[in-house]
Amino acid sequence: MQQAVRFISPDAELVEPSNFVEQARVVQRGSEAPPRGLSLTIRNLRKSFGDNEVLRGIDLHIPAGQFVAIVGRSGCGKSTLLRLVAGLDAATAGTIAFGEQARAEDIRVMFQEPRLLPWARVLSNVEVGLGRERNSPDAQARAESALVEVGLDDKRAQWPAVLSGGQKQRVALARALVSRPRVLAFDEPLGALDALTRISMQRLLERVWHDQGFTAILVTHDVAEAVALADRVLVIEDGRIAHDINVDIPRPRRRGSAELAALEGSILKNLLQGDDSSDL
Ligand SMILES: Nc1ncnc2c1ncn2[C@@H]1O[C@H](COP(=O)(O)OP(=O)(O)OP(=O)(O)O)[C@@H](O)[C@H]1O
Repeated sequence: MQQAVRFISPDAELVEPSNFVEQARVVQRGSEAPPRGLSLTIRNLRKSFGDNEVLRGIDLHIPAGQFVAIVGRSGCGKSTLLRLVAGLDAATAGTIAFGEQARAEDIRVMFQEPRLLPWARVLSNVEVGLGRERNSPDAQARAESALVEVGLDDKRAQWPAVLSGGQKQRVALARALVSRPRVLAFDEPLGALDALTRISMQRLLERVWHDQGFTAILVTHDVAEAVALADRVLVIEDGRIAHDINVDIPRPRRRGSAELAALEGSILKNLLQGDDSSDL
């Protein structure tokens, strides 16, 4: 298994910690059309809560459009890392830089709870994701098209309360997609779904990522999910990236295949080393 590699971006300037999303600087690329996803470079990122040093120096480069999964024991700092990347929290030290200027709408997060507004119909809930562009003339058309993308166009006039858990998460996904983000961070988005709905949502995530080309960062407890979806799996241990694993298995990937199972098994073995519990 490949050990963590320290990546230093060749194409990004770094910014001081605080509000990374706003402060990311423009970096000129070549003359070719840039990919839709944003690349991301993290250097020596640290985060403490009081005496609790959760992240102890994360170094990472994510190329534009890559699908990265982050796994690790419960409490190892996966969500903390995601929140820092999304600009929802400030680092104690270190830097995060996007490869190009990032607007607030370019970075979106989808959480385990759909967080829908109960008093707004499905279409209005999706429009919320447009942020500052919510009042633009094409807002409704964009929200409708995001609902088509997640297969829920027939629910546009429904209230959230009448939707199933899986349907609510589809609305949350449409809300995240409607601004055409360039980085989409998923914090255990399928954790509360039953097994079958989870698999169909995994396929949906993979399809929209493939179609739209955003950079995807998925925090998950489910190693099978990580290897099924990601180009690369990062294992966090003791506040650092302990393993950086390339998932070199062609897509579409067959759930339950021997290759996926073997990779899953080796990551799980690593995670459980020296511990009988399975509180991943
Ligand atoms: N706002 C906060 N204030 C204080 N401590 C926090 C805060 N957020 C996270 N922590 C602590 O940071 C550590 C990492 O939490 P985090 O939620 O990032 O872990 P995680 O790997 O995502 O866990 P899980 O897999 O259980 O969701 C934990 O010890 C947690 O208690």
